Parts: sequence; structure tokens; C-alpha cells
Amino acid sequence: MDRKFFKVTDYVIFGLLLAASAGIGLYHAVSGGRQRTTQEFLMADRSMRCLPVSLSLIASFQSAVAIVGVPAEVYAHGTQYWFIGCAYVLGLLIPAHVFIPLLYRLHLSSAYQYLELRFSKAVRVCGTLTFIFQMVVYMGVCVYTPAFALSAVTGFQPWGAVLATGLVCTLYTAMGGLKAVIWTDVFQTAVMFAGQLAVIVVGVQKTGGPAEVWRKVWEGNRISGLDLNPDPTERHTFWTLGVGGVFLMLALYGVNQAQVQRYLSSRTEREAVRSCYMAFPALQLALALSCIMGLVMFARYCGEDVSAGLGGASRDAMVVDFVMDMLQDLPGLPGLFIACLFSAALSTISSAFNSLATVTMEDLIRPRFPAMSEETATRLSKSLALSYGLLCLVMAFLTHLMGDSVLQVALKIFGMVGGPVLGLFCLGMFFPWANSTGAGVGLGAGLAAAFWVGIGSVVTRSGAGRAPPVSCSAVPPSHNSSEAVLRAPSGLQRFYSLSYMWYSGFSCCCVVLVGLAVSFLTGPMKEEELTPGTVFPLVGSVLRFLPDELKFCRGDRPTASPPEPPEPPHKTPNGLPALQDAGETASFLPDRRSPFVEYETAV
Ligand SMILES: CC(C)(CO)[C@@H](O)C(=O)NCCC(=O)O
Ligand code: NA
Repeated sequence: MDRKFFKVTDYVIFGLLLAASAGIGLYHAVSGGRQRTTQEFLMADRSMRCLPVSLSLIASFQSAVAIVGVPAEVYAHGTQYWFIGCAYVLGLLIPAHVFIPLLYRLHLSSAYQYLELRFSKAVRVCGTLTFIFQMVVYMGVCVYTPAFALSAVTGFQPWGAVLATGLVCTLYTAMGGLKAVIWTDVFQTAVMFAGQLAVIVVGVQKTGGPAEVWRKVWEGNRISGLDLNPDPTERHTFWTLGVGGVFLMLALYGVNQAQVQRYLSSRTEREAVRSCYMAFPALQLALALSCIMGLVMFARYCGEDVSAGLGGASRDAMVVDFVMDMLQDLPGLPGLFIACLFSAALSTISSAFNSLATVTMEDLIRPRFPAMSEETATRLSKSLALSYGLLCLVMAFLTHLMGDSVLQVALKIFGMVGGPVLGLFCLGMFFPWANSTGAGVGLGAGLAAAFWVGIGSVVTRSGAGRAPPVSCSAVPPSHNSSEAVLRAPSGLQRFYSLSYMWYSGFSCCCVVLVGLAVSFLTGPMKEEELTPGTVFPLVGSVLRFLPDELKFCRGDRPTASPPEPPEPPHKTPNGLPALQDAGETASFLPDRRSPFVEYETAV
């Protein structure tokens, strides 16, 4: 395969993307409150509107991994992956109507502050450390992917690109804070869509029009019907994608700090909920564009496996090769696609830097130094954002040593590490009996179970493995079933071949079950021990049917003098009263006795 080279215009467009992003960072560094408080630097003054927040929500976890990984997946295995779009429905409705009302009204800065209000300081620190681990590994994959996908087929310098994107992103995140992160996300999401659209339009035209593309993908069996096979080891079925995917979405859109921080930065709860709704069509569009790109690529190459010619390089690199093939003789368009890839990457790693700086500040440092001045805290937050930026470069290097299908790697990280954190929040929100011992042990058990199956699948090569060769007309062979026939797997091997799409659901349920069991063994939580507003009221109405000693009756307390809740949730960690948005956040305050979030006032 001949290498493709970029022209000066392409490098100029790439440079413009970096310059514009840095410019937005600089603008937010010198405008508004000039990033002199942590409220502004980490929370965007809690003044954001729903449009930028919604675009920023989709940008956080839509990186170059999805831009190249999804087309590669569709090219090799057909459109079954598209059914993950079904999971977006509940995956956004549940955050909008369960997680946002509960978390927003507690007036938090970090999602993991909830864990202290509901359980204990120790559980909060465990949740925070798990999140940090997840995001640090993930951001390495994110910064690595576009650089190396490009360098596999072009003369693009991979480490130069890693350095340039890592440093520019660090710069605008450390200068402009969350406002810069959100507004660059808006701009970068637009560039991302434009790049994908350009590839599709040109690709369809060069392949002979939509009808021809359709004929080829239809004859090549790339249009997948609904696969209702209930086998949980089947990699992609409606159940793994549409149901397992809901847990994946909840781990990302419900409890991940990067997203929760965006909800909390909204000026009202209603705006936060609305941004969740508005993210839905944008996410569907992003998914559709990536899947269509995979189909066009299939129609163009019709089964000849180009990746063989790439000298061991992955199918991910093949996507870039296809794009360069399409766009090469059109001035500026290769540059637009590079900008698209790096936009997707930048918007994800900037979210990672900012959210990592936030949790490190709010969950790990500030509780230890409650007297720290706002000025010091802000300066420290900026240097934290900077340090995570540099750590990201190290992680890119470690990713370089790993190597696998990047989409699967990213989704596995979300499932293995994000799933247990989701379980922790579910345990706290829906099960009032759960105590902090249960939560701690549950989290440990969930992580252990997730890593057991995750590492087991890699070691025994039952889960991922090599993709089968692609042929123009054959039905894409289902990976797991073919291996199952070869090996006649034992019980443990079947466990290892659990579809990676189930990782988050599986580990989340482990945390809840173990957490509940341990809580009942060590003495379940009593109503008077619960902080107001930390339990979702849905459970309250179900509780009526339970035996007396497990009952949590709202406002109907057995003790005459209600003890004060451990810590009023409307205080910031440094002890200063938090800014109160009129009405919206104060709704739970009048009835201090109820542990349940007041749901009557919900939007
Ligand atoms: C996470 C979802 C499913 C939804 O946002 C999708 O964007 C995706 O597949 N992301 C892959 C990971 C990444 O792009 O970095
Ligand atoms: Na992104």
C-alpha cells in the first residue's frame, strides 16, 4: 500500500483547529471572572445553558475511538452495532429523571461528594480513586488513537501529533476552565460532524451513488436484522447492545464526573434535564454517521481486506486509509477529516483533564485542608489540570504498548471500571438499607468480578481475539459462536466469553447484590442515619409492603427528637455556604427529616 501524504493546506487546517481551541481557552481566561475562583474554573459559575451543555455531553465520550472504531466494526460485522442506539433512550431518560434531580439538588461540585453524604468519607475516596483510574487509562487511548491511525497510512508524525494535541488541550483547559472546555466542545462537535459528513458525501459519490452503495452492502450481508439471541456471550445482539448498553450509558451519562459536572454547571435543574434530552438526537446522528461511513467503506472495498496490506496495522487504520483514498485529490478535505479526528479527541481529553482536576481538588485535597483559601484552591486546580495533561502523554505511550481494537478497549474500560461506580450510586440511591461497609465491600467485589472476567477474556482470548477475514458476499461469521464450536467451553470459559457489552451491567449488579448482603449482615442503615435527599423516592412507595423493621416511612418517625443529619448537604466542602439558585435547589430543605429527595417538585 502506498503511503498518502498531506498537503500544506491540510496541515494549515489542523493548525487552525488547534489555534481556535486555544483561542477559546484564552478568551475564557481573560473574560468573565477571569477564572479566579474554583466556582468559575471547575463549575463554569453554574451558569450554563442547555445547548452548549448538550453538545458538550455528546463530545465527552465521542472520541476518535468512535470515529474510526465504529466504521471498522460495521465494515467487518455489519450494522448490528447500530442497535446500541436503542440504549440511548433509557440511557438518557434515566439520568434526566433520576440522577440529575437527585444530584443537582444536593448542590454538589463532585459527583462523588454524594457518596460521602450517603455513606462515608472512605466510600467517597474509593469512588473517586476508581473514577481517576478509569479516566486516566481512557484518556491515554483517546490521545493515542487519532495520531497512530493517521500515521499508519500517511506521513503524519504520531508523537508530534500526540504532543501537539496533548499540550494545546492542556493549555486551554488549564487557562479557561470548564467554560472553555464546554465552548470548545461545541465548536469541536461541529467540526466532527462536518468531517464525517464530508467523507460520506464524497464516498457515496465515488462509489456510484446511494443505490449502488445499498446494493453492495445488501449483497455483502452488512445490513443486520434484529438479533434476539439471548446468549450473553454473543458479542453483539439486541440484548447485549440494547439492554447491556443501557448500563454502559448510565455509567457514563448518569454518574461519570465529566457528565455530572456539566449537569451541575447548568443554571437550573430544568436546563440540565433539557440538555440531556437534546443530547439524544445528536448522539443518534453521531452513531448514524459512523455506521453509514462503515457501510460506504464496505461498498467501496467490497470485502477486499485492505488491512492485510497495512503490515499488521489494525482495521482502525484501514478506516483512515479509506478516508484518505476518498479525499486525497480534493483540496482541504483531508485536512477537514484530520480536524474531525482531533476535534473528537480534544473534546474528550479536555473533559477528562477538567473532571480529573475537579475530583482531585474537591474529593481528595479540599476535605484535608478545609481552611485553604479560594485563591490557592484555584491555582492548585489549574496546576492539577496541567499535571493530568502531562500524565495523559505518559498514558498515550503506555497505550502504544497495548494494542487491540480501540473501540472495544474503550468500552471495556467503561464497563469494567465505570460499572462498579454505577453500582455504588445505585446502591445508595435505590436501597436505603445499604450501609457504608456494604458499599465499600460491594465496590471491591464489583471491581474484582469485572477484572476477573475482563482479564480472563484477554488471557484465554475468549472475548475479543482476532476478527475473522471479511468477504464480499459471506455472512459475517459471529466471532464467539465460531470459537465456542472449536473449544466446547467449560463453565469458566463461558464466563470469560461474556460479551463486553455486559461488563457494566454485570459489575453494577455485583456491587448492588454484595453491597446489600453485607449491609444486612452488618446491620442495615436506619432512616434517621440517612442524609436528607440522598435516596430516590420511588423506593419509598415500594417500602410500604415490607416488614416493619425494614420500613422507611416518610416523615413518620419512631423517635421523638429527630437527630440532626450528619452534614447539611447545602454546604460546600470548605465550609462556606454555597450559592443558592432561587427555588430550584432549595426544594428539599424544608423537610429535613425525610431521606428521600422531594420528587413532587421535579420538572
Ligand atoms: C459511549 C457511546 C456509546 C455513547 O456516547 C459512544 O460514543 C461510543 O461508542 N464511544 C466509544 C468511546 C470513544 O469514542 O472514545
Ligand atoms: Na470527544
